[in-house]
Amino acid sequence: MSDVKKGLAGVVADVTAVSKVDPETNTLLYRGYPVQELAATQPFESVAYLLWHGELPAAGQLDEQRAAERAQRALDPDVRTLLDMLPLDAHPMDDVRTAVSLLGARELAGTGSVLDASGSVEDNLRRSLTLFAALPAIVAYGQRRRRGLEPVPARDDLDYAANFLWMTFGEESDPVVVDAFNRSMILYAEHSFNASTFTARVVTSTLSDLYSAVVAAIGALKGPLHGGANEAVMRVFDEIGDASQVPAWLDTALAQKRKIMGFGHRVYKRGDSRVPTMKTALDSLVAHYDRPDVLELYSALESEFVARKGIYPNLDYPSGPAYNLIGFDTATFTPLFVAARVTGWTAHILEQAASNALIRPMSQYDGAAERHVDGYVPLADELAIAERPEEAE
Ligand SMILES: CC(=O)SCCNC(=O)CCNC(=O)[C@H](O)C(C)(C)COP(=O)(O)OP(=O)(O)OC[C@H]1O[C@@H](n2cnc3c(N)ncnc32)[C@H](O)[C@@H]1OP(=O)(O)O
Ligand SMILES: O=C([O-])CC(=O)C(=O)O
Repeated sequence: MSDVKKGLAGVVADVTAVSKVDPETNTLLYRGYPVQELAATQPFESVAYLLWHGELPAAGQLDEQRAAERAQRALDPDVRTLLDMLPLDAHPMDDVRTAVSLLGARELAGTGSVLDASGSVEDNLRRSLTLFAALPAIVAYGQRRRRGLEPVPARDDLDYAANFLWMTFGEESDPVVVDAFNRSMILYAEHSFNASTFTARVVTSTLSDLYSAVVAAIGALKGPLHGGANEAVMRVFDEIGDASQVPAWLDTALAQKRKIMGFGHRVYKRGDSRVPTMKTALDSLVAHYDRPDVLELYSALESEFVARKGIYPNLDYPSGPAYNLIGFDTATFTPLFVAARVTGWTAHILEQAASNALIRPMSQYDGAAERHVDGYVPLADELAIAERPEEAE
């Protein structure tokens, strides 16, 4: 009898104190706090602190972290040079992955042996903050570069979310927009053992370094079954066009056995705990930009798909159109997810390193039965024999 758990579905791989996803009560707690409360009351910086340190920051602690973050916000000139070498039609997730790799190679230069790669808790907290601070400039420049624009210098008088929007658009955003964006960053920050976080933990479990773990996690997040779904949702919206087209579009998509992006979840089967909060943020953006058509399409696809399949939206469903309304290019959506999730990834990297066991599951073999090389003829010889049949006799 096979006890294979395809996709590790239902497997409890370790304990974690970072977050609790409970599909029964439809709740998500970060270090014990409901994510909805955090999204309604906190700047993203405080949530990052909470994820790393286990507690919300006292005033002095937040000031200290803010100062360190603001000091590292500027687009690094080496990173800019590297990004400028990438093709304009490279995917922005590849920009982000490449930039993080450069930051890691530079910071870890001189560590020498692989035995010194993993670093101390202090090293890794410092590296986590560096990535948290550096990513907005990288993501913002990615979008600007593709639009033929110069980078916008960071502002150190703005909170994380407001500065991120400033660096992307070169103008101060309305408080409604900043608030919706801040909420999205908090909702995206952490979600237990999702595929990208687990990837980061696997890399960390080999005693590799934090940057390598984050680069690997970015690769895992890019896929449309995971973080890439926020981009994919927008492409679906563009494909459908408007609410009246939903039934016909869905008929065709389901007949073709397409996965409908932004719906379904490995853990939540009756709806994603984060969707109502992000939907409220989307509603505020729809009102701000006066785009009721977006909501009509959103609601039409949701109600039609839920009625037909009983599969509910996940966080990427409201986030995609929300980022579109704010003005982000569709391919920039998943890099925004990276900027948020780097907090959760690094909290898990710290946790994994503090209580490590090499992650190495078993597999059940179903390949060829044992055989031996004595009858093997290399392909080139086979071709030569086929061309000279008389010699084959
Ligand atoms: C932030 C995040 O990463 S959230 C996830 C973002 N990803 C997406 O939105 C992509 C679309 N969704 C999906 O592909 C899936 O729902 C996943 C990958 C997220 C979860 O998948 P799993 O837990 O492995 O469920 P699984 O794929 O086995 O689905 C169970 C059944 O529902 C169907 N199903 C699940 N999601 C969808 C969907 N979005 N569209 C159509 N059918 C779906 C599957 O085809 C499967 O049907 P079957 O039993 O007839 O084969
Ligand atoms: O938990 C998951 O599998 C995917 C997800 O929603 C996330 O990473 O935010």
